[in-house]
Amino acid sequence: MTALRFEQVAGARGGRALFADVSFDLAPGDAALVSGPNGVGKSTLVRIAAGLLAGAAGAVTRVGDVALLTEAHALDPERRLGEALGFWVGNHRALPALDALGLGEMADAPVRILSTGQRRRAAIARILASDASIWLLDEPANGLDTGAVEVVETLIAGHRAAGGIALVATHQPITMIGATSIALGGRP
Ligand SMILES: Nc1ncnc2c1ncn2[C@@H]1O[C@H](COP(=O)(O)OP(=O)(O)OP(=O)(O)O)[C@@H](O)[C@H]1O
Repeated sequence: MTALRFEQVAGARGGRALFADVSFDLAPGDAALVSGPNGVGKSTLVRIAAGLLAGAAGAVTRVGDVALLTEAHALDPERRLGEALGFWVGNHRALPALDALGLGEMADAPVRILSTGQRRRAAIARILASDASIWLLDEPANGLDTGAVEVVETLIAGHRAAGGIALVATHQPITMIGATSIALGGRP
């Protein structure tokens, strides 16, 4: 059983209020889409959901392990991609995940030669290969071509179908059927 719940959560950075009164309740199979203009606090909300930042008010309940996608991919640039991912998730999980993201042929290439989109896909492969039931994805579509965005949409749908939860912050269109909309509109 997994869950992610916000009850009247407020977010602030550097002492400045960004949003307030954000409430949602995600159960197995649920998803939420966090949207809003640059700087409104989408990444802040994701970090609060992950437990990396405290909310300025309200309560966060998290049941289950979290896999967090941020700008940083945390893959050793000098290692081969398959090994770098294997370091985190084990080799037996790394290769199938790379295949799912269309990176199977890059498994022996050093991480440092990957393109922007390939690095993003590798970071998503790490999420996919994790055991975590709660996926927190900050701008997963950044740097991805249309085909790769569709792959990510399919992977999120599969994760939900298997009883997982997905919370996605994005300013790009990404399809998640039946997702709760969390529109951050500006100052509270
Ligand atoms: N460590 C920090 N200290 C102070 N202010 C910060 C810090 N990190 C972010 N901020 C500020 O908090 C605000 C919200 O940032 P956040 O990254 O959550 O926005 P966002 O909605 O994800 O933006 P974007 O769409 O550009 O990614 C911004 O004004 C940002 O400058």
